[in-house]
Amino acid sequence: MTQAAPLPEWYKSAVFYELSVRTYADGNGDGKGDFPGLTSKLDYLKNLGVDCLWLLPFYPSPLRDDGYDVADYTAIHPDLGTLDDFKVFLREAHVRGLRVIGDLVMNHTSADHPWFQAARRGPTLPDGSPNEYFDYYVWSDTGTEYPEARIIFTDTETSNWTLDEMAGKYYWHRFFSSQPDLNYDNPRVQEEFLNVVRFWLDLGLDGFRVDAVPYLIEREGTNGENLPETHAILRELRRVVDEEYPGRLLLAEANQWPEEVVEYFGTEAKPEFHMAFNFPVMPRLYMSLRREDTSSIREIMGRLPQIPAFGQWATFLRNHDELTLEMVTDDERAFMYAAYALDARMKINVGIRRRLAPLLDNDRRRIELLITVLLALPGSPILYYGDEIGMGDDLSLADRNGVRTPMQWNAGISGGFSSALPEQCFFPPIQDPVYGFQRVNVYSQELDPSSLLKWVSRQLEVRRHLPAFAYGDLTFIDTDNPAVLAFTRHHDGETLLIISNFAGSAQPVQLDLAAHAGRLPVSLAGGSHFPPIGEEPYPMTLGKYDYYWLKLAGVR
Ligand SMILES: OC[C@H]1O[C@H](O[C@H]2O[C@H](CO)[C@@H](O)[C@H](O)[C@H]2O)[C@H](O)[C@@H](O)[C@@H]1O
Ligand SMILES: [Ca+2]
Repeated sequence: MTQAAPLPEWYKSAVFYELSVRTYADGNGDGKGDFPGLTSKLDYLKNLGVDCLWLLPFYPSPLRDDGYDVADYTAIHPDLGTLDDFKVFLREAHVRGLRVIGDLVMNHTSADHPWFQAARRGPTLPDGSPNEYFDYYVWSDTGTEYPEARIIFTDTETSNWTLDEMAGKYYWHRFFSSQPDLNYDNPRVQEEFLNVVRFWLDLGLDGFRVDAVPYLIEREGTNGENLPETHAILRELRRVVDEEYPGRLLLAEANQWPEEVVEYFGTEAKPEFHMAFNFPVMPRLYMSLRREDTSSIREIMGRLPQIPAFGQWATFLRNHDELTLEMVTDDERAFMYAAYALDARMKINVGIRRRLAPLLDNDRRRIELLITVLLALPGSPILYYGDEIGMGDDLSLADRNGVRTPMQWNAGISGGFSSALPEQCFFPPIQDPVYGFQRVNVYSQELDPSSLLKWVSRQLEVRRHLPAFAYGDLTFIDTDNPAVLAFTRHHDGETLLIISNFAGSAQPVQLDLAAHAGRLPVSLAGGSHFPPIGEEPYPMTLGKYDYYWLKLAGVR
């Protein structure tokens, strides 16, 4: 299988785009997105300016958790096409210079997985021989162990143990009861997963976003998160990938505080993941907007320990889950609910199930502001499909499905997602007067030079040509106005100055730029020159939700 041109640490300068094959584009008109449909949209993605696609789980699954309940790790869900369709898609993506990562769900399987169905027969088979699959899962006679482990899906589950009638024992699950956790104390489980990884990397996949990594191992007296034994298993995964598939990517989904999430990078000597999501900063971007105070962004970024040279953060505004509020204080969570989830249907588990545009009242200025900060903070940005055109959400759909509706391509039937009628689609396309596909779609935004889509594409183009965005050191600039966030990104003699007004009114600000005295700020949008920087505080005025992307040049 063709592999995209090798480039060491390509992920550091990549812009990622997260999508679900099932809801992106339907190639055969059955109302379900598929690989042929996705392949037909690769030119769109290339033109948008992204570099790597992250595909949500595309494996056979009963879909009790939208595919995060995997029933077969080395096949394609029949709704999405065939393995050959996948190979064609991957080849076509690589031909266009796009990389592709999959989603590796290694903490748990679906209860429908043949391993679990075999395990349910109990530790001993009727002929007296040991059941090798029993030890693939975590069992208990009482369901009372590990009481300190929190429940993650608080709206659905009341315990991390569920009684299996056939086995006559309780099995352990950190997520839905339909997702039994694998037993990583069993070396065979680890070996099974290394073979799953080899299967997809042999086909040319460029890596994995690895799901729910903190929970692999459980131990009495702990909360079962981030345990040393879990890290040892993940280091072995990295070792195999580095040795057998150099240049492929492992991205950790560890929804943890800075001090814990940083552990998932490992060290230079004992590397773990190349990338990890910056979960802590995400909710603070939204919080700063409503508080008109950016100090929480500075505070949390300041708490992020140094990462190894090979490492890179993954930054994001939204994804396929709820806007998680696990990494905020109780007061901050209450504030976020009051600010962003007034309708009770918007709350789910410990978070808010809304898309970017509705969260920001469909306010173009606020949407642009957060996207510019996303693109400018250290890390590789991950865009969530549909946010580039300002798609809305559907609160009538259960669970997190409201933010997983079909991509809106045009104003035609089912928004161009499928030739099937809306009611025949996997999830109904959005048709409300504000966010419906008749009003919000790719086709119309491609024709409109001032559309959100065109703006996003231009920002990605600007970013692509300035390596400081990908590799630069971060330094916050002191200001006399907490509503204004200012920082520099410095790399290889190039300094970018990013200034963002998180307030809904014009704001004056004085920036302490003495360290850059003698330099001249030049706008990245249009090249206009700002007054030279001196030793004195540098005064600026920003309109509401305004931002500047500047480059510091020498004085002419
Ligand atoms: O496979 C189970 C789940 O794993 C991921 O979950 C993450 O999302 C949760 C919120 O929905 C979050 O609270 C948790 O910390 C994460 O591990 C995956 O992204 C989910 O879609 C999936 O249900
Ligand atoms: Ca289809």
